[in-house]
Amino acid sequence: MADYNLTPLARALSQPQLDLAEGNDVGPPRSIQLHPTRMRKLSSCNSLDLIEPLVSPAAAEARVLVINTGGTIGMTLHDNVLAPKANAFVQSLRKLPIIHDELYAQQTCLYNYYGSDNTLVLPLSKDNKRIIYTVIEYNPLLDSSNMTTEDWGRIGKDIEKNYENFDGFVILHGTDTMAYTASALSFMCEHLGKPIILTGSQVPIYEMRNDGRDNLLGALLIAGQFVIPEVCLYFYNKLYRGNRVTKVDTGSFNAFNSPNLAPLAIAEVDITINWDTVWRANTTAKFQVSTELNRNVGLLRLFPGITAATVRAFLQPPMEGVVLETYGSGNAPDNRPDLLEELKKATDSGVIIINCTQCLRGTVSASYNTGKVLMDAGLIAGGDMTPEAALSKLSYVLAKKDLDIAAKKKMMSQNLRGEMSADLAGAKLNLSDSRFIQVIAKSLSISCKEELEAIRDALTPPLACAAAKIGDVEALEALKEMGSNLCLGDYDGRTPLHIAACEGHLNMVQYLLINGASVYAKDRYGDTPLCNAVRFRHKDVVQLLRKTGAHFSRNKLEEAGTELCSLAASGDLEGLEIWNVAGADLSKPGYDGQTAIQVSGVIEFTACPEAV
Ligand SMILES: NC(=O)C[C@H](N)C(=O)O
Repeated sequence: MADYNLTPLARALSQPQLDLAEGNDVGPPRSIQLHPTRMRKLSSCNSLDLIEPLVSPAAAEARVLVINTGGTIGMTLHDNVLAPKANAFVQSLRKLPIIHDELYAQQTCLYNYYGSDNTLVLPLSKDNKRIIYTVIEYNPLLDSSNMTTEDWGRIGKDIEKNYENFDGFVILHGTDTMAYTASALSFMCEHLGKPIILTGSQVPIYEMRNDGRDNLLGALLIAGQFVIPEVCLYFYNKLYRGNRVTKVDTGSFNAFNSPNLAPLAIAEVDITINWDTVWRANTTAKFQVSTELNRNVGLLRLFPGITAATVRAFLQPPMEGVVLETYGSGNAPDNRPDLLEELKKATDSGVIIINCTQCLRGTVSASYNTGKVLMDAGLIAGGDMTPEAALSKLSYVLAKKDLDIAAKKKMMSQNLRGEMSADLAGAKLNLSDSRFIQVIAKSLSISCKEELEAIRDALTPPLACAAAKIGDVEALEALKEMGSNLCLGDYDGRTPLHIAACEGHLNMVQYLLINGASVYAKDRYGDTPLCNAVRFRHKDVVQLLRKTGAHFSRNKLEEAGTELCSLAASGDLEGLEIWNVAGADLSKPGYDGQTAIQVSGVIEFTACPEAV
């Protein structure tokens, strides 16, 4: 590992600790880097014999917050029925070596450092990552049949509160209404940049044969290792977009299906992310959770012989939004003027009605007269949305107080979070349409689609980084049109956003942020674009990244004290200011307990308002 990434404190600490380790004959590979902050805490751990270096580089640690809301995964049998068991989950995880590495926790004083027994750590992953996860348990734990919109709000708020302290989030949840919660959270979480993964199980984790362990492990590994800016659902080795799933099986471990969208990832021998499908961030706004939901919404399933009185009763005030589950490609009887009149009366009076199909797979279209009559009655086509997604989208959109009814209807017909497929017209260019790829393919005699894609995927990240280096937005635009994913990193995990941040190309940074780049991407040294912009002192870039929600990790913030003291000691006001704008706390003490302000002595420095 190149050591340019080490802070002075880390450098100072690493050598003696390596020696100590060698003396104890548990010598780590020469390339290891100590976790400086944790090492400091070790001295207060009162167990000198436990002081050993962490056998992984600091860059390879990720933190995940697990919110346990209930569900079968943590249930036990009482009187022959399953019900959630409080305060038992973490204890049981601690005894499972595939879920918790107790030795590592002891060696690194994990409980002491995080100040909680609820922080556990996975064994080292195949990619050399340590995923440290903290579990919070709701009281009461719920069977998901008891979930309400208030519970969704609580989950959303807890994520919002903890957003900056974790790289990803796992929500343990019952399977019965998991598709509803996943859909709702996908809309409530605005400008999301980190993974939120719901999972649970069909059999309690306490039983000998269960699916809970694998589901939890898979969800943690993905949440800790990949910047997938989506609310997802992980079950039976597959990661799905949360607003695309539906529960399809009560008795199988393979309980969920995403009928209209391929999985975002598959966990087999390797975890393979389908980056072409993953939602691309398109914003420079900060993450926030909107917990306002309108509960005057409902699902109405058509069936042959349904009476107009039933439909009328269902559409009465206070009903404001309805998902009508229709036949086939969005059809309803066109020989029932009584029914159609009730629907028309409701839409005329401002009820928003979304047309979704009862079929598991496919989309609504106006290809039959029986479908067109619903459009004429004022229904909005729900495309290939699941009823769960359509219902929660309605609930979210109807709660937007600053929008009028026309704007709400427009929003309902738009794709907000990947919940519906875009019109195929205007879809991205085919790979073979790209002149660049054609020339390369020809000279290499390649014609099959898979090979072309492999070439594109190998070549375009470094090309995009090269374009970012020289600020060539047009070149990036051309790469994007070729179907390239601008959030992918090169061989060192450095993304175009890292490079543009180093170079201080503000326009380029702006372009990348609205075209899929993630402010949370880490390169192989653990650096984010924010770290790079700070290092090369591009204040405007730092400000834009901060506005988009970029922040230092907890470790970086802890280490910042020493860096700040050294800037203060050399009277480097510009350096201090950039750290301040980036969110560092100038009153954070360095390794010797002094703060930058104390070190500076004569230097007057007032906290910059942008840093708040
Ligand atoms: N498998 C499960 O989790 C089902 C349970 N009834 C729940 O939804 O909480």
